[in-house]
Amino acid sequence: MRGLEKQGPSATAAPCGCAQPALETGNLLTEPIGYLESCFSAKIGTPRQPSICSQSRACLKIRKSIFNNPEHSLMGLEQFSHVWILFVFHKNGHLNYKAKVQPPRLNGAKTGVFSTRSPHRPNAIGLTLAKLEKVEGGAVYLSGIDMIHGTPVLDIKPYIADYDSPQNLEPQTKHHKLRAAGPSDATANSCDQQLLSGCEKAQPCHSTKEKPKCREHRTSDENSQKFRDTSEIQHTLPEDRERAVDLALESSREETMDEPEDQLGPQELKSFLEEGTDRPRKVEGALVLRGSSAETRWDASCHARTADRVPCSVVPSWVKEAPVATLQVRFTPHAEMDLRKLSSGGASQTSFKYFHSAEEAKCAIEAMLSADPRSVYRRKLCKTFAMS
Ligand SMILES: C[S@@+](CC[C@H](N)C(=O)[O-])C[C@H]1O[C@@H](n2cnc3c(N)ncnc32)[C@H](O)[C@@H]1O
Repeated sequence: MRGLEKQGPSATAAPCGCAQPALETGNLLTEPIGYLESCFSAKIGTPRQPSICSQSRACLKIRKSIFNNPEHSLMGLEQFSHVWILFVFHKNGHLNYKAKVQPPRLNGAKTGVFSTRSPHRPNAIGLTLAKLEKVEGGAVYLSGIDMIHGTPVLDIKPYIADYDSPQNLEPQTKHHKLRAAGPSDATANSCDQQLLSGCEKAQPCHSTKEKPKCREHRTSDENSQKFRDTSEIQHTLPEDRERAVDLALESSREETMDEPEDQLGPQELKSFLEEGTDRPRKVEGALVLRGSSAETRWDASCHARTADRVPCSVVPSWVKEAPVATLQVRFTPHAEMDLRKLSSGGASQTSFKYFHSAEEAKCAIEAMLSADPRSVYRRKLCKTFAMS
């Protein structure tokens, strides 16, 4: 966390005067992981966003020049329902961009390029949230895409509503009160449903009170019983008992685990996402798939404002139930004193640049440390750690 940093990174020379390696200066020489085989052959007629046409299909084969065994790189991806695709607008030309653009929806009015999804931008990088139909060997099959045939794809990342949707940032916004100032609730609560293809009719979000009670939206009372169940499970992990951060404030695990309410396999779930069958109406949170050998828990993130609360995206169980304990954070008197000093901000003193107050800094530190930022190596090496 760059709380006190004075300057941004230098874009030119290293301290020794040598030219910095390209990555350090952000000059990335990209190599496409594959070229999209898309149902659209030309820019004209291609949807402007993936949500417009869920039937638009494409296939991406990972190139052998990237990975000898492309299928290895896709291992586990099939457990996600949606993926981000980062790609190059290769049919635009690098120099073809302006600071202000006229997005079709503004009907002729201009706005800054970075406030739009214009394909004409400095680095010609596109970002599409696509539905993952299947993974087969070294290839992924997608639907709900807005890229033309031959589009160079730079990367694939799984869509994880907990990370990728503002509604899911509650542990920080609600409990740690990090957002001292920011956009109004109405803006912050824009429906991520609208981002997702294959989900029907997004409902307007009126207020947080009207949100359906998905796991993230339950009240703390409603969550507490579930939390007790979860924490019991957590405490059976041997490492849990040994972890402590020497910085104060007790932080409890906010995440809860829903009871299984139905049993669906990935394919059933995917077809549900596609077709909206009746069955998953019973499902609001976690779904359990019982395989022949092991049990896999599927979690259906339900952030949609749809009346029947359909789940919109699916992630594997490890995303929400990672076997990593939340740490307790305690601030030592010394750390408290340092925070006070920094917040007093006298002219000669170092003060916060990115935090508004000591309380906010404390919340940020607590949030960051309670999530256990250590590498796996360090976690195993030292069971406890202290910061002052
Ligand atoms: C408005 S952009 C949005 C793309 C992406 N969802 C985003 O937000 O970055 C989508 C349009 O880009 C154009 N397009 C798609 N693939 C392209 C490519 N490889 N090169 C240039 N233009 C492309 C098509 O006209 C399509 O309608």
